[in-house]
Amino acid sequence: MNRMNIEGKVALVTGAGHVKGIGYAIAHELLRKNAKCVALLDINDLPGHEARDELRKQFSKAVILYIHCDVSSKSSLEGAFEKVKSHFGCIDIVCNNAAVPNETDWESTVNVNLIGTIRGTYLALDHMGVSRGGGGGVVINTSSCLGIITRPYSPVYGATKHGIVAFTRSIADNNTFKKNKVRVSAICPAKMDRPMRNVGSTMIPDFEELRKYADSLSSTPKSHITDTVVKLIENTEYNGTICVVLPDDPMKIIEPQTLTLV
Ligand SMILES: NC(=O)C1=CN([C@@H]2O[C@H](COP(=O)(O)OP(=O)(O)OC[C@H]3O[C@@H](n4cnc5c(N)ncnc54)[C@H](O)[C@@H]3O)[C@@H](O)[C@H]2O)C=CC1
Ligand SMILES: CCCCC/C=C\C=C\C(=O)C/C=C\C/C=C\CCCC(=O)O
Repeated sequence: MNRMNIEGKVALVTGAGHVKGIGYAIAHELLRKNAKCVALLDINDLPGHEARDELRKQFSKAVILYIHCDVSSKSSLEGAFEKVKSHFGCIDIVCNNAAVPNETDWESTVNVNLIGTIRGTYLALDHMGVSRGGGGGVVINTSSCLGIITRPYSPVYGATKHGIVAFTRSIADNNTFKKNKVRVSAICPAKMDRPMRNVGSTMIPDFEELRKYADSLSSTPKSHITDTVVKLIENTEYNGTICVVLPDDPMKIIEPQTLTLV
């Protein structure tokens, strides 16, 4: 197997501004694998600064930045990529992880989850693509098991997560990405040991029903997610790979649907 070494690499992780979140866990794991520089992007600055300070305490040799960034804003996301590039000189790994589960203000859910991930992936190509002076790299997009199956409680959230899976598969197959030596894959976590932030009835009308359903499910440990992310980054054979992360199976690869078009 050809390997990409995480040691010495520069990474950018969106939605990483909370010590209990998945983005933070990914950033932590990249630092544990000796990434040289990690930028945490988020809109919530106070917990974001706490997350940065906690990582600085644990990984004193690495350079760790917190950057205020709204992934649903073109200028904000472009500015954050520029900042990381000018500060660290290059970008090698991009994790598009920020999301909201808001079925009430559903347009914001599309803007953050789907448009933010698509823009983050294209910006990764601009900054890492070999035809654009970059050194190649890897993009990991966070979808969800709701990007594979559907449930009635979360139609827009689920649509954005299905969109991330479709976009990730298609773009990985695209010659622009292949020629630029940028790989892109997605993780689809099942229910985690901790719900997303601020999730509740103001965001999800059928929240009590969802809660009952969620309570009936086992939780997936965060270490499953970080192990899978590391494998997708390190093993260069993974491209366009969609992995569901389940409590009893951390890396269940989902093959695309087949349908012969005539
Ligand atoms: N917690 C769970 O059960 C599961 C979560 N996921 C996915 O994992 C990812 C991380 O979720 P969690 O860590 O669990 O939740 P979280 O709510 O702690 O993390 C999301 C982060 O994104 C940030 N964010 C929200 N809007 C933003 C914006 N416009 N720009 C920049 N940052 C923004 C939030 O401030 C937060 O820090 C999300 O993509 C989520 O959809 C997938 C499956 C299960
Ligand atoms: C609007 C969508 C559901 C939002 C619930 C919060 C986080 C869920 C993130 C997912 O990606 C969904 C994962 C599994 C679906 C099953 C149950 C939802 C878990 C709800 C909870 O833990 O509070």
